[in-house]
Order: sequence, then C-alpha cells, then structure tokens
Amino acid sequence: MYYENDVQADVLKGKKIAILGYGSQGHAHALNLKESGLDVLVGLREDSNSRSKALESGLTVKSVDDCVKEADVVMVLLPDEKQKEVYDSQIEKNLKPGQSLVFAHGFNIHYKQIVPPEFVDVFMVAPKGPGHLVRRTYEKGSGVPALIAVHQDYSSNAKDKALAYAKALGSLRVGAIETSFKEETETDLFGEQAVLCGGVTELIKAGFDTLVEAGYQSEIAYFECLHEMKLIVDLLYEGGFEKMRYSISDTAEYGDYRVGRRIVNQEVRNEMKKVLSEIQDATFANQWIEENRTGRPFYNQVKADELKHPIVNTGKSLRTMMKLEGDK
Ligand SMILES: NC(=O)C1=CN([C@@H]2O[C@H](COP(=O)(O)OP(=O)(O)OC[C@H]3O[C@@H](n4cnc5c(N)ncnc54)[C@H](OP(=O)(O)O)[C@@H]3O)[C@@H](O)[C@H]2O)C=CC1
Ligand SMILES: CC[C@](O)(C(C)=O)C(=O)O
Ligand SMILES: [Mg+2]
Ligand SMILES: [Mg+2]
Repeated sequence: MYYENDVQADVLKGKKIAILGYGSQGHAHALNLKESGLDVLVGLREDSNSRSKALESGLTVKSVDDCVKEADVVMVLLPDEKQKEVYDSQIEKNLKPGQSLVFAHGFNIHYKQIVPPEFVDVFMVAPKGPGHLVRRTYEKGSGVPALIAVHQDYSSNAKDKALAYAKALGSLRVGAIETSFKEETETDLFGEQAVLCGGVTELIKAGFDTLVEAGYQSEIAYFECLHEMKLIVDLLYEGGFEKMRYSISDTAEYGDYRVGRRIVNQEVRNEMKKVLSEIQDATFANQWIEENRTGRPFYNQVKADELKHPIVNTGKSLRTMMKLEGDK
C-alpha cells in the first residue's frame, strides 16, 4: 500500500496535466488536481455539453488536439468505447517524446485497442469508486482508494508520476496499491459485472419482485431491498462484515448464515467463474466492441426495459419525499 507520506518527489509540480473528458471521472480528476495545486487543462470536443460546467468551475478548456500538444501528462477520461477513435484521430499524432499517457481503467491498453508509441510513459491511476465519490470524498478531506500500474516506463520515473497523480487526486489519503493493467482490467470488469453493478441490481430486483408478487406493498419492498441496501453497505464499508453483523439483530445474523448461501449458491459461484473466464479470454471485450460497432442494440433494449421495471417508479415517488445524503 502507498500513502501520502510515501510520496517524496513532487514530480508533477509545474507540469501541465490535460484531463480529456469532463464526465464522472473527468470532473473529479480536474477539480481535485487543480485544488491540489497542479496546472490543469480540460480537453473537450467543440460542441461538448460539459464545456460550460468546466468553465464555471474556473478550469481552462481546449480541444483534445491542443491539450495533447501542450500537456506533459494526458489523462484519458473518455468513455472506454470512444477512446480508440479519439486516440487514433486526435491523440496519437500529437504525442511527443517524454509525455505521459494515463488511464483510469486498462481496457484499451490491455485488449490492445490502443498501442502507444515507445517514447511515452503509459501508466494508470484507477480509482476504485465512482467519479462523483472521488470528488465528494476529496472535498471532505478523504478520498477513494486507487490502483496504480505502469505499462511503459520511457522516462524511468513513471511510477513516481503515478503516485504523485494519485496523491493529488486524494487517493493516497486512503491508500493505493500497485498492480498491472491486466489485473486492474480483469478485476474491475469482474467486480462491476458480477458483484457491484450487475450482481447487486439483479439481487435487489429479485428480492423486490418476490415480495411484490407475493402481495406485499411495493413501497415496503423498495425500502427493504433497495433503500436499506445502502445503510447495510455503509456498515460493511465502515467496519467489514463484523461491524454490519454487530449492528443487526441476532435474528438477522442467524438468517444471514442460514439463507445467504442458499441464494448465492454453488450454481451462482460456477457462473461467476464463467464470467471471469470470458473476461480473461476477451470474449466480453469483443462483445462490447461489437455492440458499439453495431449501434448498441442489446444495451439500448435492456436500458429501456430496465426503466419500465416497477421498482423505478416506486423509488421515484418515495425519493421525492426524502431528504437524502448526497442530494444537492
Ligand atoms: N465512471 C466511473 O466512476 C469510473 C470510470 N473509470 C474509467 O474512467 C474513464 C472515463 O469514464 P467515465 O468518467 O465514466 O466517462 P463519462 O462517460 O462519464 O464521461 C465522458 C466524457 O468524455 C467526453 N467525450 C465523449 N466522447 C468524446 C469525444 N469523442 N471527444 C471528446 N470528448 C468526448 C464527454 O464529453 P461531452 O460532454 O462532450 O459528452 C464526457 O465529458 C473510463 O476509462 C472508465 O472505465 C474508472 C473508474 C470509475
Ligand atoms: C463499479 C463500476 C466502475 O468500475 C467503477 C465506478 O469503479 C465503472 O467502470 O464505472
Ligand atoms: Mg471500477
Ligand atoms: Mg469499471
């Protein structure tokens, strides 16, 4: 683990850092780095919806081409599926020896969609959390942990740069781990598909549907299966399984031990292994590349269907009456 005190060299001081993209990660990196005293530029397309937001926050916005021409460090925070196209058309031709090309996720390097020239450093600072939390935790004096990895070390100090970047982002307040692009890419894809996003939403929906189909009120099903998920996960975050199990009733803890493994059973565990092997052998990556090439038919269909699930409207009307942490 690396923490703030492990970073001695101020290798990014006085360097120009271009953040390409101002979405979930982009806005957080640009603002955190700027507030940490670094010289930040934001790279956006001409007609970008994010331009006014970045300008309002006092950031300098330029075209992607100009950012790459001017910066010492170029952090690519564009959607994974757009990175190759932007790299091919606007980044590659502007790269100069000694620059750093940085990613927050290894997809395009690991699956060889982007193959940078040998004369640049290529490294990663990958926060293990959503961009809006990278920003929110930084503002509160904390941060989101990160993974750092060096793919190409032209300057012989790519790792120092990755650590200095992670420090400015706020991640070294909570810790960073060194990894490889392969390990970050495969674990990140597995985590979001099987556990954090795909796993959790299907678990919530299955619980909600079971209660509603049995005749219980949908609002109670929503509180039980979705709203309270955060409150339970907060305890996991603060103190692991032990703190969560300390706070819940013994009845709940007994039910947890009795029933949990009937739900996430051997069949589910076998399917997780299959999902992981499809990430490792690039089946998933190729599907996602093809999905984008053909206009996202599967993604668009499921996205539309998900919005029709009864949990959506139940949650919408309940949330209008709630004062929730995180609401602006
Ligand atoms: N979301 C997250 O929390 C996490 C993301 N990551 C990684 O971070 C990277 C960025 O993801 P994320 O923040 O979700 O991305 P978003 O989709 O939130 O942000 C996209 C940004 O890219 C800009 N953009 C899109 N297409 C182009 C283009 N052709 N040219 C110029 N700008 C463009 C958009 O600008 P416009 O306003 O013009 O649309 C927008 O500002 C990915 O590699 C992802 O895997 C890693 C950890 C967590
Ligand atoms: C869990 C999803 C994630 O990997 C993330 C926020 O860390 C992503 O790609 O957005
Ligand atoms: Mg992730
Ligand atoms: Mg991810």
